[in-house]
Amino acid sequence: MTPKNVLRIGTRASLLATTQTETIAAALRDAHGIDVELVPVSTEGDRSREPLSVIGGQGVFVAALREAVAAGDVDLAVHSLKDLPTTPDERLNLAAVPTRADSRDVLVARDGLTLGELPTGARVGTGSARRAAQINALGLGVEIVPIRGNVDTRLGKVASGEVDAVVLAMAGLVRLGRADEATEVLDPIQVLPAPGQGALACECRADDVATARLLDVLDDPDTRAAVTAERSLLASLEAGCTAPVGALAEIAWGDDGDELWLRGVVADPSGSPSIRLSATGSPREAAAVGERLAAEMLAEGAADLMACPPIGTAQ
Ligand SMILES: NCc1[nH]cc(CCC(=O)O)c1CC(=O)O
Repeated sequence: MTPKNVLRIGTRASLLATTQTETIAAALRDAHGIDVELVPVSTEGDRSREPLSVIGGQGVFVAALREAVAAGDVDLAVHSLKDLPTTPDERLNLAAVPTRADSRDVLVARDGLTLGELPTGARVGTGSARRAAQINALGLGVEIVPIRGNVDTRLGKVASGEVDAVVLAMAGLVRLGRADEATEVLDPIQVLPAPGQGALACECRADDVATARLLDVLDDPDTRAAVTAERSLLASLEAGCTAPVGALAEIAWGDDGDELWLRGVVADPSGSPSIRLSATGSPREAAAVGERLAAEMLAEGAADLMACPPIGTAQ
């Protein structure tokens, strides 16, 4: 295959998307001394203000980008990994999963407040059933208010007083240079992030070996193992239950080499106790660890937890 003159990267047009895509573009220029150009692709998720559950769920953010890669309009796309559906797309190759940013959720509240300091009845904005259910499970008496929009819009609702706080991904704030606005980092012991949160995904066409080779230097094996376990847990749970899922895998050094520790939660928006379990295994068998944990969670009753009300399906 002939080397490309200019590598074209498809990106959503939002500030968060272009910022993270520009990071990948810079890394590719540095690593290979090639020209890289960003190509904005508009997605239904960006255009519509409807709840995500109405327009087709979280996948609406990536569908148009994936089509642009498959059609050859761009060479690759950079996605937030947590927005990628678990169903494989045979036309595409997840050629690089770069080193993950902070995977945790954060609270951004008025007056520097933490969750525990919010008064009873405080309005906490989130469009994510996973975040809503886990915060409700803490029994703080706060009111979850469904909101959506990009990070800037959501932060603006705190500044304007429309809500007392919002819950966001730390990684998004870091990428936008606004991490100092977080008033509390939520411990995964209380709020597990979305599977894949904080990680990026670089996808090229399955038959485009040249681009896959360029992307190879960006791949981080520990991040890939972690998100493989989280997404395998999610995929197995999705087959058996409809309640929102949180997951976090971490790689640590154990006595026998490195070990993958996967935590998962299936939260019930209707208020039943959530199911929270963990499993460990080799990072080389990350997918199997996720499948095993899913089977245990389903056996504990995850399948009986209720689907989320139409608050949305944002992760
Ligand atoms: N839900 C939308 C979304 N998709 C990716 C991120 C940024 C964090 C990441 O890359 O995981 C966000 C914002 C958020 O959840 O606050």
